[in-house]
Amino acid sequence: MAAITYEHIKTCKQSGARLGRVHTPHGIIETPTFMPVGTQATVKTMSPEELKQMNAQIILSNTYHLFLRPGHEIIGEAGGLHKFMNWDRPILTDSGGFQVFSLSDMRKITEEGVHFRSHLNGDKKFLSPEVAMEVQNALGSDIMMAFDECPPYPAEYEYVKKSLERTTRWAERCLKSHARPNDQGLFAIVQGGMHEDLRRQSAADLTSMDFPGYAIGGLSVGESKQLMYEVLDYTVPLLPQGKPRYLMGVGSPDALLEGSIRGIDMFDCVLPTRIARNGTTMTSQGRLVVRNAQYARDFGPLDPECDCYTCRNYSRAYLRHLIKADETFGLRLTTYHNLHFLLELMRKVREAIMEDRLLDFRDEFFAQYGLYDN
Ligand SMILES: Cc1cccc2c(=O)nc(N)[nH]c12
Ligand SMILES: [Zn+2]
Repeated sequence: MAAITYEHIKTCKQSGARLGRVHTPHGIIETPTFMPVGTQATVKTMSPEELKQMNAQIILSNTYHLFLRPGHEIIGEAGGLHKFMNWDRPILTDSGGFQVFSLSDMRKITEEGVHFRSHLNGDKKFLSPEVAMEVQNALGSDIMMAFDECPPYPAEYEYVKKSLERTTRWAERCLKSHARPNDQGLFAIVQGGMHEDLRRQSAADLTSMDFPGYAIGGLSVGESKQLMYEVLDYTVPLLPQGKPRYLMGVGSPDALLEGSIRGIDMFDCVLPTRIARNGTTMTSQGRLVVRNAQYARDFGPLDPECDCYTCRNYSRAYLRHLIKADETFGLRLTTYHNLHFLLELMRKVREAIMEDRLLDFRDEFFAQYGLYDN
């Protein structure tokens, strides 16, 4: 029995987007879905109960961070990540390659793997396909990501080509060293930068190896939204219809809509939780920086169209006060709202696909809520 299977429910007649279900050992995920990011075994400031209240179906955690601290051995001894963090729904873990490049310095990339210094204490560390698999097998995540290199953007054509070819060899090594294929699904990550021929090469190599799901990596790395959509237009059709498609690192409202329209099933992004911590919120009237002075005497809800815990019980004035006073409760309230906002947006996307009107919904959303700048 495969650990991860995809069930196609229907395709939107108006947009080509698809409604699906991803079956995992810890439950079923209705897609398209947004996955809150819990890098260090917690979605910052949220409890598992609060995540369930807002209908988070699956959350992310990260090999790089947990490998460095507390160490995958400890989490393995605790019975795995689900037990360690008291989350009994699906978990997806990224493989660590991306974080090595975005967080650590003194790194050296070789065919074998990546040598780097921990961003925490400078200790010398090594990650490879085999180590990334050992860590994720110990964490027990339902969906694991193959160890890849996300090329910098922009990058020379030749570098991107060499890099994707190594990522393909690394993916093969991940498959070979997967210790628990019946309990954990391993997704490959398609690379190739912004070059159609290289994306074709990467997709062809990886889909010939039969993974239970495929991610599109190497995007949301500083390119324009338009360029990202162009790459999606020719990359998504290269992926098998019968398997989940995951666009990594993408999560602003407009990108979630445009990605869903192009056939993406799964999204993740730190944006909603990260901007919440400096008092920036996503509301039905667009972005609202609740720490701004203009809200000092605004006793209305953060978002009049939102029925989340924050919007039902607290005013903009109170939120502004908490954020200005650096009160942790303020960060919790803005985080709760931002996550609820995106999870609710994806529920409306699934509803629009069911009713064959996702393009209409996108146009209504942009007309009423305004284009988000990120
Ligand atoms: C988190 C993330 C964002 C964006 C891109 C990537 C990528 O290419 N590869 C990995 N493993 N992770 C990514
Ligand atoms: Zn709200």
